[in-house]
Amino acid sequence: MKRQGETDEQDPDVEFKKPRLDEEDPVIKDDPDWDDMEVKLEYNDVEVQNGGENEGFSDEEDTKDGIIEKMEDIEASDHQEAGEIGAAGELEPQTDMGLRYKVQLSNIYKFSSRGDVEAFCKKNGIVNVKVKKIPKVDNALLTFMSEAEMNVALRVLDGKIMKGKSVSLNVLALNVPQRKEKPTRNDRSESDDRTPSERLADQVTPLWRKPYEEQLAIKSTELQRVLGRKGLVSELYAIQNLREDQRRDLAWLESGTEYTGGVPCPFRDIIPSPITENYRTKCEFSIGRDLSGELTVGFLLGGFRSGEMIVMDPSETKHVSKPALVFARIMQDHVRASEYPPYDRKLKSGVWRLLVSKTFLSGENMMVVQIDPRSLTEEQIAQEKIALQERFAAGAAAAKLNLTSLMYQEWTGVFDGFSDKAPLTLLAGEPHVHEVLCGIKFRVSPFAFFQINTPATEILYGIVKDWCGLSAGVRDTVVLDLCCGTGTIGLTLAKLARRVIGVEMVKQAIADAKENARANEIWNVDYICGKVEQVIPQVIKRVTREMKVVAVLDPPREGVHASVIEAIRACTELRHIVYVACNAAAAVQNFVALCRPTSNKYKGRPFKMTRAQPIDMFPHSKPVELVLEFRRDPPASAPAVADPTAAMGSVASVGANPAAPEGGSNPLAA
Ligand SMILES: C[S@@+](CC[C@H](N)C(=O)[O-])C[C@H]1O[C@@H](n2cnc3c(N)ncnc32)[C@H](O)[C@@H]1O
Repeated sequence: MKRQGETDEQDPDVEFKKPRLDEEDPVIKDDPDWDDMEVKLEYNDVEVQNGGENEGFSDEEDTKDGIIEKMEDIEASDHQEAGEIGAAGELEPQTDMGLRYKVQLSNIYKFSSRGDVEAFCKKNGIVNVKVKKIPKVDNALLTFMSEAEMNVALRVLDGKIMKGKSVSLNVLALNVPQRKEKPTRNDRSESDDRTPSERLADQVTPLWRKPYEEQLAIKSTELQRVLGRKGLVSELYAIQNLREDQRRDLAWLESGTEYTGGVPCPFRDIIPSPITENYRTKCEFSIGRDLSGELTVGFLLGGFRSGEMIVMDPSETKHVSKPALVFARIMQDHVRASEYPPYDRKLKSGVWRLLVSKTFLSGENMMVVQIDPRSLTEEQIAQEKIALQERFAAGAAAAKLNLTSLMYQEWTGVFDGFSDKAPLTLLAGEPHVHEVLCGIKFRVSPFAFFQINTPATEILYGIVKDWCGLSAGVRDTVVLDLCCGTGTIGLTLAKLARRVIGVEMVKQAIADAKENARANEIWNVDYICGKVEQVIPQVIKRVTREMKVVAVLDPPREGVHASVIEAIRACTELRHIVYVACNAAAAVQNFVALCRPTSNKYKGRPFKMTRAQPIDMFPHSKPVELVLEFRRDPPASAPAVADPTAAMGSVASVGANPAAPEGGSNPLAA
């Protein structure tokens, strides 16, 4: 089934026939259902959702009414990239200096409580929100601390089903000051002597004023806080009513005294990004007017108490790639020459909305122009498409850049970013671009997630490979690439693994992953389109117990839903996880859920965190990638296994072994 906006021409959903299904491979049980798994899982998905528990949303009505989130309804953009520059130029959810953003959530069941609305938001990954709900009315007021958080909610929640009703969102107020008398940092005042470029830089790259070494130290200290005594450790100790044996399961936390910053496992020095300037491979540029009223393609300068919408030239920012700056300028020339106005986010009128750029070190570049077509005739739109083609082709040629793909999107929704809810039309070139990572060429679709700093990603994947315990010539490990996106992590590991099984809920990304496997002639991989929490028990059943299994979990920045961790905990055969977190603070509840003592909800033995490695992917900005390794003992009754890394020895030996070798396949064997 195609998702909205997919046509054969735009995105040929290449059917990947595994050229060599390893029928004799003992890793994967010879199961005729395996090839049909994608189809079966979609069917199962329906069954699970109708009959199963809906964690985080206590009311039973969703399931009674048969409310089903079909796979094709799941937004690609549910996986907001870490540090993504949205249309507003935001880099991460951060409070916008005392400002508030208010949104009305409409068409909800009028007897819903505030708790119901909060649970609905939480279930969809929206946690930093204040909810007001008046009894017996069919709407609620959502207040966000930052525009970035509001934008994510607009994108994720709009049209979702709550208690049998499709909710809608409407922005009520932007930039509302928390206290009227308190001026914001960006208000035009005598006291703010920053240049406009500095204001923008403070917003999109808040660490830019500090030397890079200092930025790294700040990030490292913050991660130690998140994992250490004021974060993960204290959250685990705070769990109430534990039995004596459960308390013993937390004994490894004591080793926090032996490692850096109170982190209860080896915490390595942060690895700097190999490039610190112009590194971003993806940007979303707004279109509007700058402080002098000039039409500009750049980043929205937030934080004006008056609610002004100012778009700033991005050319002095440190992180935007040079090709992206050139293409933004080409778009700006087009808009300045156009007779049509830019889109006004407050009035919700006008034409030019957004330019999305994907610019890769491979030299391939994709541009998506987003417009609001409502004020244009069919004929005017047709003319504009031709004019855009000509403008971009000439501009790219003059700058000696490849314009691999030029796309066009008509969007009338409330969300002021790049939405995958409207189709794309190919104006010129190919429907995909490619990037080379660790020697493998990856196809990237417009909506698919791809890491935004290629050289730093290669370092990250090297760590993941080492920590998975993979080494040349052995090939005894099955890698579960959970939240695999376009398959990048698993495919870079495949030649060292017995088999790679990728799980991802976005269909277009799975199509990319399959095509990436085929194009790179990597055959020991399988891809399953589904939610990890629903797929994982079936996947595990197909992996024989005698083999080593490692799961790489690389979720969106807020981590995975609690049900994913529940499912992982319940799979007793899975005892080794390499978790890639792009926002450890936001994902800390996942770490707590992995490590907390066994409970009715979290079955199976708890994991222990065994090492931590930060890598900077976002110079000048606050996010940082963190690779964490988790391991656990086999269940008491489990038979001996062939996997030497799974035999963890005593609980105490995990945390209490500061001499554990780093980088080897078994840090616990020493
Ligand atoms: C940070 S991206 C990582 C993608 C990939 N590992 C990479 O490095 O390019 C997170 C991915 O998780 C997917 N995702 C989020 N929640 C999921 C779930 N419950 N089940 C399956 N995939 C999920 C998103 O669609 C997204 O592609």
